Amino acid sequence: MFLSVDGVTKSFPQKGKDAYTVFENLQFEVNEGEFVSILGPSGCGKSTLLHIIGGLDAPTHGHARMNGQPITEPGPDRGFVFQEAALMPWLTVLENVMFGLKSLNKAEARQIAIDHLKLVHLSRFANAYPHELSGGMRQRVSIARALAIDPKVLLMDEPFGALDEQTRMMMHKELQDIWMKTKKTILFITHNIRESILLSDRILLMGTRPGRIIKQFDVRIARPRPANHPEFIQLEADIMQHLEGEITKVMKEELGYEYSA
Ligand SMILES: Nc1ncnc2c1ncn2[C@@H]1O[C@H](COP(=O)(O)OP(=O)(O)OP(=O)(O)O)[C@@H](O)[C@H]1O
Repeated sequence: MFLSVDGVTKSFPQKGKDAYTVFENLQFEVNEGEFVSILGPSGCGKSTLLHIIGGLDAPTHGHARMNGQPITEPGPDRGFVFQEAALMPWLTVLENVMFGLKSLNKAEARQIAIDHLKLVHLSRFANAYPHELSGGMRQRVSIARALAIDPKVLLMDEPFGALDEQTRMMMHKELQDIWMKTKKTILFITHNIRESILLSDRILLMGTRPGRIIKQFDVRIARPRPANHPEFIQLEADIMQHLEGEITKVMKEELGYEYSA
């Protein structure tokens, strides 16, 4: 067992009301080297779950575990990539990647950062500042920064959600190459069905109100995966069918009597 989520429930207290339970009794495992996506409608608790695994938030019940040990705080065994690259604007690209390597001597940290900039094809921009880069390039820097600390697992929270369609497609290819080269375990949050099929070995589909895993899909299509592959199209339709019910539930709750399907 590498990474596991073991009976995890998360509730948030609400003023004057019962606590709001985002998800209940989540149970799943991620194997070493696996690329797993968590796919689900808005508000089902994907980010909250990733924060618990990252040690940024605590579960109400249950535990997330790395190699059997409960996760209680952030640690260098887990690297994060968020939707916004969150680079430090006053540091160069190289300095941003070196930032998490302060425990090493400078020459060593520099070499590791350069190697990771090469991995994301940005070594030419080592001395540039974040504002000189495109959105896709900034996200590549944040992937390099997360990988440079050599985490056991990379936690990615809708990392391409803010990018335009062309850049997003480029990033899919880039991430696939990185995953094949590094064989890192990746847990990837998305609400994009196509993205999850393109990238993952396995997709965990989350439902909502309260959040739970409603189905798992193994993706056995050989990589790189053409979106017009018959199995791809079939899987997309299957996932959509399962997701539709969940989306309807959210719409009914949010729009109330104004909702008509
Ligand atoms: N700190 C908090 N306090 C209270 N409620 C919270 C808190 N954090 C999240 N929530 C609620 O928990 C639910 C799940 O939020 P979360 O951001 O994890 O969902 P998500 O599936 O990642 O959504 P999206 O796809 O829109 O990013 C939401 O209803 C949100 O309002």
